[in-house]
Amino acid sequence: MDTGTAMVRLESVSRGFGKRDNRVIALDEVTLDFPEGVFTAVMGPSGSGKSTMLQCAAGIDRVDSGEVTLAGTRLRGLGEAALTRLRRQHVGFVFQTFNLIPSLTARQNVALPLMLAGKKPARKAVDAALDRLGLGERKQHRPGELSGGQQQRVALARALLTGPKVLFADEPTGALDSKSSRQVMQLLRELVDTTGQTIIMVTHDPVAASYADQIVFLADGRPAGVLESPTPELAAARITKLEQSW
Ligand SMILES: Nc1ncnc2c1ncn2[C@@H]1O[C@H](COP(=O)(O)OP(=O)(O)OP(=O)(O)O)[C@@H](O)[C@H]1O
Repeated sequence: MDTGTAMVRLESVSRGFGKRDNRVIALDEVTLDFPEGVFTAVMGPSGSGKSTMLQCAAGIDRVDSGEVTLAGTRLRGLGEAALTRLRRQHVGFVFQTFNLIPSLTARQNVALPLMLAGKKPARKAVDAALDRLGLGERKQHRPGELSGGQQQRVALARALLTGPKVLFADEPTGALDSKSSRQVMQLLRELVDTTGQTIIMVTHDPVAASYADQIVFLADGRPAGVLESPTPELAAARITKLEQSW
């Protein structure tokens, strides 16, 4: 994609798990740029290293070798405290499982990460985040009283509260029906179009991936091509081909 700066850069990143005979190389000298203001989907066969790549890029997992640069900061050599600070400042993360606290209201769930960081978020900011995601009427509801799509939108509001430079999403529509999926993807698309949010999203779903500006494919722990301006059909065709050759 022809844009300026990389918001996230992986240079020759390798990450393996297990020892000797059981050793699995999840990422094998991966070099990738994720440009600022661009919505990138990451697709690939099961076990191709997508989640590992996302976690390394977000500074959640450490790499064995190579370099990750996140929002201009090299992660190598940062201690745990500095890494946590960097993540809090610059990274939002949403998962397939919404990871909301069942006993807390939507408002309390959104405010929680900042409270845990020792800050008291302004009620106005929390409400604005929920309003923006169409949850204005649901602020006092607990997760059990919300649909899957609404719960994922609460998780999104929580991830976006601090205005992160990058939003990472690992299968954000994996647990949603197609209508809720579409709503969540439309919200992500709008976020990129209206605020220039950088998004990196792992997905198995060609329809979800088609909301992105580009799809980066992984196979066997290595980059396997990029598809610009994807359609669901083109995405599905590429992934089928990768799965067959894998
Ligand atoms: N914590 C871990 N311990 C051992 N092996 C791991 C660990 N995390 C990942 N792996 C292995 O690394 C490889 C890549 O896993 P990863 O979860 O990144 O793939 P993925 O493309 O996200 O897969 P999926 O689409 O099935 O979620 C797999 O072979 C996996 O079994």
